[in-house]
Amino acid sequence: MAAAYRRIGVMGAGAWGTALANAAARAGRQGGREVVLWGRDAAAMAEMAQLRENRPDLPGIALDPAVTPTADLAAVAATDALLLVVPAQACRTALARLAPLARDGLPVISCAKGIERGTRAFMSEVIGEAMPGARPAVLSGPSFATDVAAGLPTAVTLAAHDEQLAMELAAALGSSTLRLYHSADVRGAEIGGATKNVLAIAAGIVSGRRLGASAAAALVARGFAELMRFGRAYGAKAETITGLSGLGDLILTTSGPQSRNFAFGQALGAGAATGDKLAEGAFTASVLVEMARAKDVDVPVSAAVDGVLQGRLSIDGAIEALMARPQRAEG
Ligand SMILES: NC(=O)c1ccc[n+]([C@@H]2O[C@H](COP(=O)([O-])OP(=O)(O)OC[C@H]3O[C@@H](n4cnc5c(N)ncnc54)[C@H](O)[C@@H]3O)[C@@H](O)[C@H]2O)c1
Ligand SMILES: O=P(O)(O)OC[C@H](O)CO
Repeated sequence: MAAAYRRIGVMGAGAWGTALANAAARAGRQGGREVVLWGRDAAAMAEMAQLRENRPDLPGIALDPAVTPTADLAAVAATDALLLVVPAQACRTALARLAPLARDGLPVISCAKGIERGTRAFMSEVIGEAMPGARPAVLSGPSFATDVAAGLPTAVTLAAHDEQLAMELAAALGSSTLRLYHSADVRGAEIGGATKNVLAIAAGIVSGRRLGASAAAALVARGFAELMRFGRAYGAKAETITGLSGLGDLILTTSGPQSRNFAFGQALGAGAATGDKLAEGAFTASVLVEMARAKDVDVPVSAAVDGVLQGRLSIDGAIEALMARPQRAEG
C-alpha cells in the first residue's frame, strides 16, 4: 500500500459509510491502516465505539478493529483520503464544516448517489465548490452495504479527473472482495448512480402495483435508454453508462426490495406507507427532470416518477400516460 493512504477518513456513519470503513480497513490490513469513521451524533458514535457495531444501520456486522468511530471532525480531516458518505443533499453542508480543517490536495471521494436540488450540481461539483482545495473523486456501482460489509464479492467504479489518482485510490481501497475499476469519467460515474435511483423507484412501483414481469423488463430497458440519453447530454462516456456504475447499478437496484429505492416505490405502488429509510431517488427525481428538460432530453419514466412524487399524477394515470405515448422508433 502506498504510504500516502495509511489513514483513511469516512464522513457519514450510516449503512454505506460503515460498510466502506470496514472495507477500507480490510484493504489496508497489511499496511497497518487506520480508518476514522465520523458521524455527527456524538452519542451514537460513542455507542458504536463501545459496541463495535453500528447497530441501527448495519446490525450484526462487527466493526473492523482498525476502524475508530468518532464525532471529532478534526480527526476525520487529518487523513490521507476521505470517503464522503452522507446523503447527496447533505454533502455541501458536511463539506462546509470540514473545509476549514482539511489540507489542500486531500482526495475526497463522493460515495453519495444524487444530484443537488436547487443548484443542479453533481457531487464532484459540490466538492469543488465547498472544498476548492480538494481533489474530487467518485465511487459508484452495484453495491449494497450489507453485501460489502459481509465481504461478498463486489465490483464498482472509482473515477477521478486525474486518472493516476483514480488508479492509486482503486489500488488503496480495493481488496479480494471489493474490486475497483478506475476511470477518468467522473461525470459518467455520478450520472449512473443518481439516475438509477429514480428508475428503481419506478421499478418498485411496477412491482407494488403487480404489473407483471414483462412490464418490469420493459421498464428496465426503457429506463436504460433514458439513462443513456441523459448521460450523453451531460457528457458521460458510453462505456461508463454501459458499465458498473450505469447499467450494472441499474440492474441491481431495479431487482428487488433489498434496494431502498425499489422498496420505496413498491410501497407507493401498493398504496402502503413508504417508511423512513433513505430513498435518494425521491430527492433526485425533480432535479433530474429539470436538467433533462433544460437539454431537451426525453425522460418519460423519471418524469412519471416525479409527477407521482409531486402529487401531479396518480400511479394509474402515470402508467396510462406512459403507455399512450406516441408511437416511435426504439432508441
Ligand atoms: N446503503 C447502501 O447500500 C449504499 C450503497 C451505495 C451508495 N449508497 C449511497 O450512500 C449515501 C449514504 O447512504 P447510507 O446508506 O449510508 O444512508 P444512511 O441513511 O444509512 O446514513 C446516512 C448518514 O448520513 C448522516 N447525515 C445525514 N445528514 C447529514 C449531515 N448534514 N451531516 C452529516 N451527516 C449527515 C446520517 O446521520 C446517517 O448517519 C447515499 O447517497 C446512498 O445512495 C448507499
Ligand atoms: O438501497 P439503495 O436503493 O439506496 O441502493 C443502494 C446502492 O446504491 C446499490 O448500488
